[in-house]
Amino acid sequence: ALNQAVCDELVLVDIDKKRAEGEAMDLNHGVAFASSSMRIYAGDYSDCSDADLVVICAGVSQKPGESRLELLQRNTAVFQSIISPITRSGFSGIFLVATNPVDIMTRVTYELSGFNASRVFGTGTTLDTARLRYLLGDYFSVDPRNMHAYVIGEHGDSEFVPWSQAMLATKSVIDICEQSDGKFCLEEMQKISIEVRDAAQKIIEAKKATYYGIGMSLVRIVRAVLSNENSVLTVSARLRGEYGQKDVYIGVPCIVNRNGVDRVLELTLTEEEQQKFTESCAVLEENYEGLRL
Ligand SMILES: NC(=O)C1=CN([C@@H]2O[C@H](COP(=O)(O)OP(=O)(O)OC[C@H]3O[C@@H](n4cnc5c(N)ncnc54)[C@H](O)[C@@H]3O)[C@@H](O)[C@H]2O)C=CC1
Ligand SMILES: CC(=O)C(=O)O
Repeated sequence: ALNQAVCDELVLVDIDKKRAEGEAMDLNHGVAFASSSMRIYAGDYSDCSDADLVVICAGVSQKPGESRLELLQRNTAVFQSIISPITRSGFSGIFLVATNPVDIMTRVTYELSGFNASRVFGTGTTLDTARLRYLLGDYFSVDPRNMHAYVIGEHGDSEFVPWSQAMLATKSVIDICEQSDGKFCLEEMQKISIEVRDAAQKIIEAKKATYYGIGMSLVRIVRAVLSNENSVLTVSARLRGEYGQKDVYIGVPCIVNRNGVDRVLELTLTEEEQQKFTESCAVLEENYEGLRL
């Protein structure tokens, strides 16, 4: 956030106040080399009162071999201690959630805050989509920014890539495969989608946590909100009939602007892709139903 000058004031709130103070000090020592000045300090929930955005990334994270869904009950308890002091501060901005399992934690935030659904959303599959574009860019030897492909569904094991909607510029990757004389093929792209799905576990095994990718993803989303960009991002949004689903929070392409999730952009999925999406929703619904709020 500091490097990209995404905001003019950044307040760090953590149950471990000493850690927040240390992080603020460390960041402030980089301000002299940043492109613009920023006020950074460790604060408390009352500082949220006039914030435009509250980004929640507090809570426990996965150990090697642990799934995101296994964090659900512990992080719900964390959120029960966080959301109410934030709303009591008078905060009337936008909640952006990163804590895992992010789709369900976003729904918990929606329920606990009582905010309008458009103003509560999660990082969803933004990071997975960034991982996918990076790997596809490498596979096709093109700039990842020209790969228009999405990971949708749960930010977790049931996520998937709807290949029917994946384009290099405006050309379908399925057509590219069919016309490439075997140079490119769907089997290799399936391997890429598995690599994307399993990326977090691989990084956690290697260095205990993932942070650069999610940091960049969060800043990208924050910029879309604060600059009122109307950008398409695969955030976790509450569905209201799209894809035949209601109430569930899940990663889908959405138009993001100063209102938060302005609207869900409904893709035209094949029957098989729709089936995968329905199954992913069922995983999230089942886990949410098992939760005591
Ligand atoms: N959505 C995504 O794509 C990603 C999500 N994550 C998730 O973000 C979360 C945080 O991960 P890390 O930053 O690696 O963990 P971390 O352990 O470095 O940071 C978590 C912080 O939360 C604080 N905390 C814990 N309980 C709290 C409470 N009740 N009130 C206030 N603060 C509290 C801790 O003191 C700690 O400083 C995890 O759930 C992780 O799975 C991480 C990477 C990507
Ligand atoms: C930790 C996590 O959810 C990720 O890096 O995808």
